[in-house]
Amino acid sequence: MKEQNLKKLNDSRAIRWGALAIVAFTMMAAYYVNDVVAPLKTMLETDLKWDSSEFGLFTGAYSFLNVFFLMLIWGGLILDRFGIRFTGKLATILMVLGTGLEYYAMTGMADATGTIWGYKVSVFVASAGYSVFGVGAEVAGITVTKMIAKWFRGKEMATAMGVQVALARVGSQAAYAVAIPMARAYEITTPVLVGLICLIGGLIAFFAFSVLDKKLDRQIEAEVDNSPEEKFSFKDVAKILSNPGFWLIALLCVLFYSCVFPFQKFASELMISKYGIDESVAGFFAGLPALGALFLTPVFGGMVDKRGKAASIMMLGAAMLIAVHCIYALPFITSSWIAIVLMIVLGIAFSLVPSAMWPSVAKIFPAHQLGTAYALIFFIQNIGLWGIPTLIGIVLDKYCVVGKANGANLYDYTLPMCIFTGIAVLSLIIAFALKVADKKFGYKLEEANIK
Ligand SMILES: C[C@H](NC(=O)[C@@H](N)CCCCN)C(=O)O
Repeated sequence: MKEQNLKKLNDSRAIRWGALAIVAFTMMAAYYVNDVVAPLKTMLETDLKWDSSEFGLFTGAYSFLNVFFLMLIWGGLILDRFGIRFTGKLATILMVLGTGLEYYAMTGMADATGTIWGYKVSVFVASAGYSVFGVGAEVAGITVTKMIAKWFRGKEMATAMGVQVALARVGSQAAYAVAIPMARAYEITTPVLVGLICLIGGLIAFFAFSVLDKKLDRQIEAEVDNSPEEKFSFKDVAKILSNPGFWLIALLCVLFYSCVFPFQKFASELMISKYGIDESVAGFFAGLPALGALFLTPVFGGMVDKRGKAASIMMLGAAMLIAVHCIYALPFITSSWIAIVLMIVLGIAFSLVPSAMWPSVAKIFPAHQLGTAYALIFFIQNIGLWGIPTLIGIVLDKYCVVGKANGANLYDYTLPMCIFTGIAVLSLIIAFALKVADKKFGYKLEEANIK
C-alpha cells in the first residue's frame, strides 16, 4: 500500500521520456547499421567484387539466423525469462560483435581469394556478421517494445511507440544519405565503422538505461517481467496461430515489408542506373520513405486513434505500393522527377500501413498474448526480409545484366520491379481479406481507438 503511494521513476514525465531517449538512441544506431551497406551496392561490385547475388545473400543474411534458427522465438523466451535489462544488453552486444565481424570481413578479408560454400570468404564472413547483427537488432526491437510497455503503461504508450519507431527511421535515413559520400571521401567501409562506433555508444546507453530500470524495479518491487501479462508461452502460441486475424496480419506484414525494406536496399542503384540520379544523392532519395515515415507515422497514428478505418488504411497503403512499383517497372518512364515523387508516395504508404497495422495487433489479441504475437509476426516478416533480397540478387545476375560500366554491371530493373509489383498485389488481396475478416470476426479494426 505504502509503496503504491510513492512516486516512481516513470511517474516523472522527464525521466520516462529520458529513458526512452536512451534506448531510442540504441535503436537508431541499429537501424543505421541495418541500412548503411545497401547504398554501396555498386561500389561493392567495383571495389570488393561482390556481384548482385552476393549482395542479395548479404542483405538477406540479416534474417537468416532469425528464420532458420528461430532466433526471434528464443529471443522472446529469453526476454520473458531474464527480463529487459539482460536481453537488451545481450542483444546490443550481439549487434556490436556482428558489426565488428562484418567490418573485419570487408576490410581485413577483402583480398582473400578462397571461397566458403561457393561464396567469397569476405562475403561469407560479412554475411555471418550481419546475421549475428540481425539477431541482436530484432531481439532489441521486441525488447524495446516491452520496455515501453513497462515504463509507459497507463501513460503515453502508443505515442512512445510511435516516437521510438520514428527516431529509428532517422538512423535509416542517415544511413542512406551519408553512405556513398562518406565511402567516396574515405574508405568503402568507413560508413560501417561509424555504425560500429554508434553501436558501442548504444551499448553504453543501454547499460545507463539499465541503472534506471533497476531503480524502477526496486521501486515497484514486483518484477514487471514476471507478470503473466507479458509472458511468451507455448500455450499462447497455439491460441494465436489458430486465430485467422494473426495469419492475415502476419501475411500482410511479410508481403508489405518485403516490398519496402528489400526494395530500398536496391533502390540507390535503381535511382542511379535507370533514372540517372547523381550517385552522391541517390542514397538520400532511396532513404526518403524513412524520412517521410518519421513525420507521417505519428500523424497517421493519431488519425487511426481518432477515426479508426485501420483495415481500409492498410488497403490504401497496399494499393499505393502497387502503383509505385508498377510505375518503377515501366521501362519507358525514366524521368528522375517521377522516380523521386514515387519515393515520396512510397514514404506515405510506408507510414499508412505500419501506423494502422501495429495498433491492429493490439485489437486482435488480448494484452497477455501481445508480446508473443509481435515476436511471431516479426518471425514471419523475417522470412520475407531474408528471401526477397536473396531472390532479387539472383534475378539481377541471371536475367538483368545489360552491360558494364567502370567495372560494375549495368542492370535492367524491369523484372525485379515486376516481382515487387506482384508482391504488392498479394498484399492488397490480403488487406482486403483482413477487412472482410474484421467484419466476420468483429476485431473492430475500423473503429476509432479514442471514442
Ligand atoms: C517496427 C518495425 N520493425 C520491424 O518491422 C523490424 N522487424 C524490422 C526492422 C528492419 C529495419 N530496416 C518498423 O521498423 O516499422
